[in-house]
Amino acid sequence: MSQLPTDGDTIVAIATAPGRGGIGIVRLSGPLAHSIAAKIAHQPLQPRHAHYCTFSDTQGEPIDSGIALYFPAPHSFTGEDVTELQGHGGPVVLDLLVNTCLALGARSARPGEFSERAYLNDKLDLAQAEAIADLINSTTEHAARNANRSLQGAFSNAIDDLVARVIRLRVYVEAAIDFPEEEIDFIGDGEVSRQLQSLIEHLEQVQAQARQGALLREGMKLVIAGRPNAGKSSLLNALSGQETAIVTPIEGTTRDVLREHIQIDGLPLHIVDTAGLRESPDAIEREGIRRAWHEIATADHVLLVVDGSAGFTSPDPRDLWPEFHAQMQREIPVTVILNKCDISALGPTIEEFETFTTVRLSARTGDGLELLKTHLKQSMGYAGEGSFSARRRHLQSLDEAHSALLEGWSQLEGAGAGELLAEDLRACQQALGEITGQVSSDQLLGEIFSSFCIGK
Ligand SMILES: Nc1nc2c(c(=O)[nH]1)N(C=O)[C@@H](CNc1ccc(C(=O)N[C@@H](CCC(=O)O)C(=O)O)cc1)CN2
Ligand SMILES: Nc1nc2c(ncn2[C@@H]2O[C@H](COP(=O)(O)OP(=O)(O)OP(=O)(O)O)[C@@H](O)[C@H]2O)c(=O)[nH]1
Ligand SMILES: [K+]
Repeated sequence: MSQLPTDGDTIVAIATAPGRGGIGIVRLSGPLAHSIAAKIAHQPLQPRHAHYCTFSDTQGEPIDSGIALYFPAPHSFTGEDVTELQGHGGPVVLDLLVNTCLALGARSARPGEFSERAYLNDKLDLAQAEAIADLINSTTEHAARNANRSLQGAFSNAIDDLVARVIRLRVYVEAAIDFPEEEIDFIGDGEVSRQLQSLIEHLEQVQAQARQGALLREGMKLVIAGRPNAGKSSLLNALSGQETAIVTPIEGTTRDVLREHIQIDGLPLHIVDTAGLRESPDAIEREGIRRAWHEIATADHVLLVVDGSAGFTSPDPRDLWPEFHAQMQREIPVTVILNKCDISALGPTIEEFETFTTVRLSARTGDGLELLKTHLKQSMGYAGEGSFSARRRHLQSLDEAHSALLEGWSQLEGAGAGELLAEDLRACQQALGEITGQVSSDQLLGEIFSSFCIGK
């Protein structure tokens, strides 16, 4: 559902990754795509036919030999005339090809402009276009599979289905408002209420799937914090299975922030090891501690590591460090790690409290590490693969749509206010429309497509 026309330019870019490769592809889209490629290839191109030919520059000098392809509009990736020059994948050769295209009337494509055109020409909706970028950028197999499902339309179909249900309900409610003298009391008979309730449930299912998709796409930031020598670096190493961080009995070993990306059964985690929190006379260490607090404040989940062998009694992080709580601007899920259980009398255990969980383990021997991993998967709501990829932007729109329905529900239940419900349903439809781009602004499109790589 595009509202914005493209500018009519013919765009060109290298479609393959920068650097050297076996094959490199230069792609053109727009009205001159065929004539430019035909000049370079010295022959008119048959639709969807692989022509093996010599590519030459504007002087007729050979540049490369390769395959030329022509996808006439509208049956192409962008919906416009598209041609491809598939040559040898050297950066110099590909630049020569691009420069020849520019000399023949094309202009350089902006990042994401091919996908943007595909969207503007109704080849893809916005969520599908975003899924292309997510597919290219995915770092785990699960994330890639989810992105592909979104590209195939799984997420968009779920949204379109919700929109269709909202529209049906709107029609019903608005008819009831416009024809109050009708025999049947549409709103009073409970039908609207039933439909609204089922719509809310349906939306909540899509929300749960989308959250899962966003989690797999972005991963969670897990910050390891605690007093010096509690075993934070040892825990990072145990979780990552690598000797990333330096472990010594000397307090204040870790002075800077260390980062590691790991997966727990496909759940991507960005783990951050921080300097031990204490008063320090050392300026470098103090700076490390300042950075540690910054990391903690921006975490999705904090592992608060304490030396569980040292006669530790109260597991409440607020008793441990009033400053920990004082620094928190918002509620962040905290797991207290009672480390060094190998030298305490107690074996690995997990205990749930109202506001946090404790896991007793040994970072040194790895005992209890599985308990922690299972707990992290659970508390992050990770249920395996999921059904499609989603972004924070989509979650926000789904939240808005959800709030609008809840608002409408209370209007209906409270005052039987059909007019206000109708207004909330309209807001819900608007929020859902932003996901697939049925409703979109230039600014939103700019933000989305400019983050793509060039040539996509
Ligand atoms: N060489 C090459 N490989 C590529 C792409 C490309 O542009 N070029 N792609 C670029 O992202 C991806 C494939 N995506 C594509 C999506 C649609 C069409 C296309 O021609 N669609 C027409 C015809 C469909 C059909 O024949 O069934 C259409 O939608 O009308 C081509 C590629 C990955 N591989
Ligand atoms: N017995 C035992 N010792 C451990 C365990 N985990 C860490 N240690 C020891 O505790 C000491 C401190 O470990 P680190 O991992 O460097 O602790 P840290 O919290 O990162 O320390 P700082 O960098 O100083 O903040 C080292 O001597 C480790 O070998 C454990 O599970 N069991
Ligand atoms: K240490």
